[in-house]
Amino acid sequence: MEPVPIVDSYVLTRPIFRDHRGAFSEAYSAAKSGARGEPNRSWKQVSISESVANVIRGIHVSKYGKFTSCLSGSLDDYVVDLREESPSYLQWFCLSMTADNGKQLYIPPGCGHAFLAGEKGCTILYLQEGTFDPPNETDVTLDDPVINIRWRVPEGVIPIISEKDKKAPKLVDLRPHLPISQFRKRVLIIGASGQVGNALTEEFSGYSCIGTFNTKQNNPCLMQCDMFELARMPSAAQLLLNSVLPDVVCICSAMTWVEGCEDDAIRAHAINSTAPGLIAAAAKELGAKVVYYSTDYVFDGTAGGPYTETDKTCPLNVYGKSKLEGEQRVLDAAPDALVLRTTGVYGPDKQSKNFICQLIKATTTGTTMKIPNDQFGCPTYNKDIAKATRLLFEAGAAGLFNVVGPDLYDRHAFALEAASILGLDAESFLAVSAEEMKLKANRPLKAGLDITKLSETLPNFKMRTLKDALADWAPEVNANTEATRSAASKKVWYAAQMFETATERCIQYSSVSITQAYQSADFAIVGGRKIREWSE
Ligand SMILES: Cc1cn([C@H]2C[C@H](O)[C@@H](COP(=O)(O)OP(=O)(O)O[C@H]3O[C@@H](C)C(=O)[C@@H](O)[C@H]3O)O2)c(=O)[nH]c1=O
Repeated sequence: MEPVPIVDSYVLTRPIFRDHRGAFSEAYSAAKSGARGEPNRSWKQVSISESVANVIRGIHVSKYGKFTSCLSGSLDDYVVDLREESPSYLQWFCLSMTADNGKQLYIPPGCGHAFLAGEKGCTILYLQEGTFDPPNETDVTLDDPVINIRWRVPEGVIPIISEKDKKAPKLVDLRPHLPISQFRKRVLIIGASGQVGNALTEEFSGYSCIGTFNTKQNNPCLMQCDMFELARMPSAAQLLLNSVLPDVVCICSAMTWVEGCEDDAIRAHAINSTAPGLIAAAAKELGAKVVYYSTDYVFDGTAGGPYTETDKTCPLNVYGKSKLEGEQRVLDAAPDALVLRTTGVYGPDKQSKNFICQLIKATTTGTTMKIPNDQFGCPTYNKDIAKATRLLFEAGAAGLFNVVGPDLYDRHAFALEAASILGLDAESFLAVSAEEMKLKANRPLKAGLDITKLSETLPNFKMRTLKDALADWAPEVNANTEATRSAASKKVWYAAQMFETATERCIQYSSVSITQAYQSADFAIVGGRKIREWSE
């Protein structure tokens, strides 16, 4: 069962047994549904619908669930969430179905259903949890601006639509209290559970946003997308893009763990270069704009930053090399893409991974944190990256742009400034040289980026200074820190248990340092029991 970004909806692929006589497959089996991860259904009606090429039917909303299978030809099958209480309200998803691919789509009660028959038409089998009930069936117009389904009708073809469907009302006419009424473009955010992806989801709230996650699904509407897998299966990028049909794709998912990249260059290149290149190619085919996020680690720091977009690159480590290659692959596949270089990103982060989150963690747990004082960069507020992205997209900009905060800080000064604004105790910050950090990957010491081009392109927009950005973020940080402090004694005890677990991990995986193990440990073993971090 593949979950889709519509809550309660799912896709199944039924096995098709073929031999010299033809083929056999089960459209549904009560005996196997459990093993397939599918809830047991009691079907009340079985319907067959045949359509010639380029017929569009829908958007039809029933009070019962439906399960579609393609028996001949092909179609783009759509599920649209029209349940006002649903977290995926107004979201839609498209499944490309053929008689051969065995795909099946469950449309939950209250969701809209529509499809476009392919070039040879299609025959569909519907299993329905209820019987046809005209007074309780609702129709919504196929070109509703708020839903904004993207129909892949071949150029020059006028789709065939029933008179009933042509007269269907707009959603806003059925629901005058609709939260939005304007036409919405569609944004696909790859890596929406990360700190940039999350900020993008908020910034693009006037758009129809759909996001992916890899390991942390912090929102039930996110779709799973593993960039490493995607890099190995070139058709996966097309499948993803064809199911979302976006107007713009933001690629913020990346392998950003610089030390880890050094250890696994193949993985780093797959995630940071190959996968973005494939996504950009699939996006270009659909006519969608691509935004790729890169880094100031594409420079070596010897000439000294802040660097401009035209300065010569020379990455010192695997991470920087993989991102530079990613930039090139994206621009080769989609020359009108936006490539945004950034660095030192901080701000609200559900995964609490960024530098400031680490400072907060260190001060609340009393852990000494070594911070280099000879490595310079430009701290960047994630909300500003998101805003710059939207404005650049709306301005029709293309090519390379530096998108960073306006100040140049060394890491230790950055930590001290953040501590003073956020009221953190900076005692646990220990200033060291980058060399003393004894890290595997070389880093540019004097990097940072120049944002003249961004300021000239968006004259009314300003990237915030660290001071202004932290003033914006501080109320949220302080509320969280207060909650953390109020459980302080329990946490100190818990931190000790975490430390023990981390130590064990270090022994188990000798390549992992204690700091890494501690930071990545999201549980502790207490008295033989596994306990989630801070949750008990
Ligand atoms: C849907 C349906 C239609 N009919 C009749 C009514 C009408 O005379 C004729 C054609 O009906 P429609 O034009 O509504 O058929 P169609 O546009 O294909 O309707 C279907 O669209 C897709 C998108 C769905 O999701 C289905 O549930 C169903 O609503 O078939 C039934 O007898 N039973 C049924 O279950």
